[in-house]
Amino acid sequence: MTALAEVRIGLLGFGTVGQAVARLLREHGPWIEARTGKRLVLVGALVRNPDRHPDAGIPLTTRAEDLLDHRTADIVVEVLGGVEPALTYITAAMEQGQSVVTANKEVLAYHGSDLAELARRRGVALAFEASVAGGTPLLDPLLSHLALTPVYSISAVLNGTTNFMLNAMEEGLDFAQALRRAQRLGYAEADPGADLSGQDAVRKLVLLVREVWGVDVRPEAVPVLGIEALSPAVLARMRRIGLRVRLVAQAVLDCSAGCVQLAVLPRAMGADHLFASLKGPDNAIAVRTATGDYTLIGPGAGGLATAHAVLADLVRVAAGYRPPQAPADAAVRLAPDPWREQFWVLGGEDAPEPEGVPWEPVARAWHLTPPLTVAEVADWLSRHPGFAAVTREDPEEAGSDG
Ligand SMILES: NC(=O)C1=CN([C@@H]2O[C@H](COP(=O)(O)OP(=O)(O)OC[C@H]3O[C@@H](n4cnc5c(N)ncnc54)[C@H](OP(=O)(O)O)[C@@H]3O)[C@@H](O)[C@H]2O)C=CC1
Ligand SMILES: N[C@@H](CC=O)C(=O)O
Repeated sequence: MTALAEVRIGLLGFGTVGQAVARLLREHGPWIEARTGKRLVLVGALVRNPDRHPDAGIPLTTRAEDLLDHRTADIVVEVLGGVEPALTYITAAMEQGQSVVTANKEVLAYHGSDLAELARRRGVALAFEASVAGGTPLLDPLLSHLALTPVYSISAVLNGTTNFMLNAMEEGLDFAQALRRAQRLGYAEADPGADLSGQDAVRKLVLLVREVWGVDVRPEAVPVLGIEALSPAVLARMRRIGLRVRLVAQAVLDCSAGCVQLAVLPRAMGADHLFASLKGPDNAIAVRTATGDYTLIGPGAGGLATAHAVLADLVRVAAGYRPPQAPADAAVRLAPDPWREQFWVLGGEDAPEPEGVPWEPVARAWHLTPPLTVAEVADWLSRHPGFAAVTREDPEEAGSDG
């Protein structure tokens, strides 16, 4: 009988995702060993406060150096969140020869290029399947397979919390209740403002764009409108004319100009649109390539689903896998002109006409703007509480509720 190869893993973080990684290995260890020939052993986890985890079942430490040591752990899993100290720890691990698996899109959005370069120089792996779309196997099929021919556009729902909340608000929960439930289920970021404002989706989009086209974009450069202004009343008005709202991240390549346009916006779409049918915290990505259109769909948040993506990276990295490098010489750049679109501006059931708005009224309390930048719309919304702005996913099908 072949001896199992033992792989020692140091967990940085023992929250929603860290605990779920431990649970997967505890409950499915024999299955994983039988399929992979690897015994994945958790040697310990870094936390701030060990007293909060009396039943951890693995050694806990508050000293990162206990795990950032290749004599202790072969692979480090970073599931702390945030930029620091995650950046320092990932860097230290790779500097002294440990491979890293992370779910942290924030640190990757800001420092992904430098970290990938460090991994390449040190001959270790930096794997991050769980950082985009949680448990959905998205990066591997996109980067190892679909992006082997030119990618022309990406349209995606990349945040589980907001998708869950939009569904929950349609089912009768108010905004605060829907958010609390998403937090309780482990979908939201430690600071849920990043989910609601669209920043979390921006970070994931920035990551995708770097990996697919080699363009390094600062998250601040991406036009974004979140879901903060959406209420059950606004969503109910949409539903009455057969529309649902999703927070959609888009990257569109303008081949003739060599530019890519990016935006994250709430978009209204017919109930038969694939994104409209996404349940709970599900995510989806639609990719247009030189060989056709492809769609991937699956759970975008949640401990176990995300831990599954971490596990997939662990098994591959333990077998010597190195994720594909982003293209080195970007042939495309970020479009210099800001994204402009027509927006629908609308209030809830009893919202008055928005005063002093020169835009064309579409129906009672609905107004269609001329093409505007996201900054212009955000500025208008900040001065008109109670109103929301959405764009159309498929503008030619615009409806009216009289
Ligand atoms: N939750 C999800 O569905 C998904 C999350 N992610 C990403 O995974 C990462 C982890 O998320 P999640 O598990 O939800 O986060 P949690 O907030 O639930 O857990 C964070 C863990 O990290 C520990 N921690 C945080 N900061 C420090 C620090 N400075 N020193 C030591 N320990 C620290 C916390 O310790 P303590 O327990 O003592 O508080 C906690 O155990 C994030 O990057 C997130 O964006 C990605 C996809 C999906
Ligand atoms: N807060 C994130 C977690 C996964 O990335 C989300 O809701 O998508």
